Amino acid sequence: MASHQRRDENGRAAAEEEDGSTTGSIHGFESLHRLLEANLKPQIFQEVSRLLLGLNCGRHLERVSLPQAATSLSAEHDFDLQAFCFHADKELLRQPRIVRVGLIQNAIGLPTTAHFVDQKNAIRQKVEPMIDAAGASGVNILCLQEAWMMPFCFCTREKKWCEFAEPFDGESTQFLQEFARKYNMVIVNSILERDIHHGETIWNTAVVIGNHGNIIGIHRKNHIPRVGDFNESTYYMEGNTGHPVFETAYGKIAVNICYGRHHPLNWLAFGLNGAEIVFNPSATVGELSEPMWPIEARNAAIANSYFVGSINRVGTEIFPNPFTSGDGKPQHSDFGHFYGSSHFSAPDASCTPSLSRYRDGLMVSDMDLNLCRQLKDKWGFRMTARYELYSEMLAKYLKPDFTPQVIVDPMLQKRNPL
Ligand SMILES: NC(=O)NCCC(=O)O
Repeated sequence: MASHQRRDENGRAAAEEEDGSTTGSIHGFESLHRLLEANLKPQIFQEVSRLLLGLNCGRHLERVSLPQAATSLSAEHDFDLQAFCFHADKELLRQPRIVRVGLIQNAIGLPTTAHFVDQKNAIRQKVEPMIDAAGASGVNILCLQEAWMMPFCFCTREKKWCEFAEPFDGESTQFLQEFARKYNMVIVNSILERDIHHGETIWNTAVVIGNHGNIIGIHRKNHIPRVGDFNESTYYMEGNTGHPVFETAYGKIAVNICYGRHHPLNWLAFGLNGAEIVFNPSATVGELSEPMWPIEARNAAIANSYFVGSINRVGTEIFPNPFTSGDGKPQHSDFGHFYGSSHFSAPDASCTPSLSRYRDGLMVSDMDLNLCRQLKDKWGFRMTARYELYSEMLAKYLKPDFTPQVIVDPMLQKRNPL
């Protein structure tokens, strides 16, 4: 597990293990963007960036410089810090609605064998300077990664990890409420929730804390993975909170927790309820989902005319007892590498580069929320959506006597189905 950072003059950085191999880097680089930047001629890199990241209002996304208080924290605590700005066109009748939004990704702080209290404290200690950097940068809305206060133990199926579940207004919410008050910041707290009023039922929940430190509301994860080692249904139930949008001091936000990002209707429902920014706090590993990661969020942002903030944890978490997941793989003790790569996507198909693939990080972005309506007016996806067609289709599909609408070529020699 021991690793240390190495950087050369090109910003090339690698988490170098004792044996000289790297963990989570892309040939020694923190992200694909940094690899391309260091290896392509500037002109070619510009063009590649245009194709990979799109353009915002016809221009490359601008980097924004942050106050020294934030950059010093990032140097002192060794977390990746990046900041960008999404513009919208000037309007004659509306003022710009610019909000500054932050995403935090982090590795756990201690091995999973440490006492649970020490594990929680160690994570809090890592995250605190990143929240302070967000505060120093004037971030208005901040979102942390899925179940940030615990190791992602759901691979193990061992019930002892349920001890990490906490009431929606429990320890981690109280911890973040202080920061919300201090920095006048809305904070999305993604936790494993223990519902003490309903028989200790466990949920995977996002608590939305208002900028006065108040709890605005909660949302519980709708879709639970049953893929690979993500044995999460052993621990918590399918959410019962629908698709709430939280109207905050800084805009209308929603939270589509992790695996929910594979479900376009989940994204749609948050959009229909009027979300302007949807956060996707996640925990996912390279082998399983990395090719999907930059596509799904970006597609959701485009299709629903809102901003998306995608967050993934970093590092490899090794558990004391090996486990299997019924997929024929030999027993193992970890999920694989959580690849970080947190980033923002915008309704105009532009997106930021990603944070590091292996280091903690804070991604900051200014966004003019006017862009949401401008894209609705430009592309008309909402107006042309023909929801009535799909509502009829879904109503039919849900009936037990549903048969798929398939018109068979009469020339086909149909064999009996198996
Ligand atoms: N936490 C979670 O839902 N992970 C599932 C894996 C994935 O969606 O990539």
